Amino acid sequence: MSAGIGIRESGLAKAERSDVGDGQRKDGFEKSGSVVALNPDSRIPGSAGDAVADYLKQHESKSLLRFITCGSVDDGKSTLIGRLLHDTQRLFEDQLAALDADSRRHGTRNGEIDFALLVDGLAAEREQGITIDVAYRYFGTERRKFIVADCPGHEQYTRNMATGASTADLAVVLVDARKGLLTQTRRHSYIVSLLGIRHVVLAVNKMDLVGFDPDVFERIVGEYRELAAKLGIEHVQAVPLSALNGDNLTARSAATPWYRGPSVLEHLETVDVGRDAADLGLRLPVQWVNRPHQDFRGFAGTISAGRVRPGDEIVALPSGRRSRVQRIVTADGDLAQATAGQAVTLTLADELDISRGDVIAGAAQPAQVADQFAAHLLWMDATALLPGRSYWLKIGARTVTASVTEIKHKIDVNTQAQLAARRLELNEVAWCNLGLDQPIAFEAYRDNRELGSFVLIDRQTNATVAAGTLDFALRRAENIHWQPVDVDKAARAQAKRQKPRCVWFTGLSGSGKSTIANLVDKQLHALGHHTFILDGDNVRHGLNKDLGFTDADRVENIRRVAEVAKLMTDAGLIVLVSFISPFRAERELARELFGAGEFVEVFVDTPLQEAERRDVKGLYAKARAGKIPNFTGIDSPYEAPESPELHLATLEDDPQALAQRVVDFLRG
Ligand SMILES: Nc1ncnc2c1ncn2[C@@H]1O[C@H](COP(=O)(O)OS(=O)(=O)O)[C@@H](OP(=O)(O)O)[C@H]1O
Ligand SMILES: Nc1ncnc2c1ncn2[C@@H]1O[C@H](COP(=O)(O)OP(=O)(O)O)[C@@H](O)[C@H]1O
Repeated sequence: MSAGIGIRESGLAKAERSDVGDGQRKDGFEKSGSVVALNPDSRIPGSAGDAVADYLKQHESKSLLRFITCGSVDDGKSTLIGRLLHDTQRLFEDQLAALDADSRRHGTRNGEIDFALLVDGLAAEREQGITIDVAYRYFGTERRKFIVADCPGHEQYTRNMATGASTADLAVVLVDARKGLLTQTRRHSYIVSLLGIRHVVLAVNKMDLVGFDPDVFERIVGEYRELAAKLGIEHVQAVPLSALNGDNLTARSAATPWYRGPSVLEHLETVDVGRDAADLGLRLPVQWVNRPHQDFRGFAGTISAGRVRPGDEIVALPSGRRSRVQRIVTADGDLAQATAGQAVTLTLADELDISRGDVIAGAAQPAQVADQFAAHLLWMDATALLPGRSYWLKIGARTVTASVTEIKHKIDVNTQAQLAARRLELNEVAWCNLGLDQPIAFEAYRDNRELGSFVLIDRQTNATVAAGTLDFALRRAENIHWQPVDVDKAARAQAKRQKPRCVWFTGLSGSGKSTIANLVDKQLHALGHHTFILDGDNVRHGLNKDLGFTDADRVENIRRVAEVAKLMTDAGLIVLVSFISPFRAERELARELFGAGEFVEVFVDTPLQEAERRDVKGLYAKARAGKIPNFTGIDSPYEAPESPELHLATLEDDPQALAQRVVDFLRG
């Protein structure tokens, strides 16, 4: 299955085609309010899958509109959704839950993936352990099918809303006529715009409580239009509403003779949110490579933009290799042409090395390729984002390693004010620079939601910690290439007759890192080895003198030292690194810089109580007296290694014996 809903395998990266607009426009509203009979009781007996298949068949030709509702319960959101569903005979959620694999298969036939994904997408969210509370509801009228994402308005709202909004083309923003625009309205509208939704229905609700006064309505609409203009929301349809009484909800109301626009449902049925994806350059993110036997090699995926015909010249990204399309293969036979939204398998005239996660693009309008970006990020984890820490970045079917290289500013989602920040907390949004370990094919989110959005995944817990949108590529690394050198690491190591290593001592302050590293150094040196010690205290006097002891600074401290240690092993040295290095993630990052067997993690294990008793530098006493903030073990965490190469318990052996164990390990 290629795509999902919301934060599924790649969260925001899943913007499905919602092919609304094509030939679905109507000329008037005279038939408004008429609904498709979808009484669950009247279904033929059989599995839920049969019912869904029937339903989809019946509605195959109709376009689909995905939308989201924003606002709190008080604003009338539940009433609005409840009434819409009631009036259009909703498909009950418990029946959704009953859908089995069978029905999913039905659902994915004929390119109609929507219904199956409802279930599939949510299941995947659960698998990932993300607690996102978004209910997707499905309903239809004679003119159109709808999926509405209902996000409950509690404290995790930003995250929930982003999930729901990521695949939506329209947002219904509810405002209480008595209260006008609230901070919350601004926040929701900001997220709506951030996620590329261009159409808003401003539902000014509870008009009955202000006597259906057109002045109240006009004032609110005027204010909202100002906000929408600032946020770049292009289309706003304002509707005076009483969700409770149904005024202007599914049909226009006699209570607002001064209002000439459509009811909410009429607008939803007819609004054209189409960005004609078929007219753009071809984009086929490759979901899998289909190679059933020697003579067939096809690249399968759902076309996210553009169209393709046999004979078209394509370019595989990021490699940039070109070829021509030979066949467009589908389960129902070969096609003469395929367009955005269709799931196809392409075969090519040449043997190109294309793998899952690559993008096949039209040669005339290829997507860009880059490894550094300016991006918006919504942080969704209780543990803060720290620049420099490495995460998995998942975009489409591609997973790479990435880190935030710089937080430009965070954005107050209530006021849109830009604030300085060195870390990001739960639900915060920021504009950042991102660095990837390899180039990817991408598009700006505003041009292609699928190729322009990503999620970050914690490498240790596998939890999805952020969702983001790519704004543009940073060109800074474009002209920097690896300079090949003739005397390489192996040659240098051989000259020194040793295996280069990075011996990484980690432990609390005063645990004994420096003492043991120093003894190891002396012994190795005496044995004729070429060594060097990198010690936290020393490096912090020079290279890292701009860094303090916040989590963010420690991450950067370790990143730099790991890079320096790497250069030193390239020079053929045995490097002894002695830093507290309190976080597992950064020690892992350091490990990954080195080849197999080169990195030796040494846990200098001294209980806090003992380190504090020794208090070599008197720092613990100061920290306890509140004179040193963020002191490791006191008010800053230390994450002990889980499987270090060496575990030295300093209460059990003296420094000399422990140093000997390290030397033996290295020479063993
Ligand atoms: N707040 C706070 N927390 C911990 N340590 C502190 C702090 N302030 C100063 N110091 C002194 O700095 C030394 C630790 O620096 P590191 O670079 O090893 O720290 S870290 O790896 O970035 O966490 C550490 O040296 P060691 O005792 O040799 O570990 C301390 O002497
Ligand atoms: N078994 C041991 N291993 C290492 N150091 C020990 C041991 N027992 C006592 N110590 C003492 O603990 C102190 C550790 O300080 P230091 O090596 O500077 O620690 P760190 O570099 O981890 O901050 C030294 O004074 C050392 O003599």
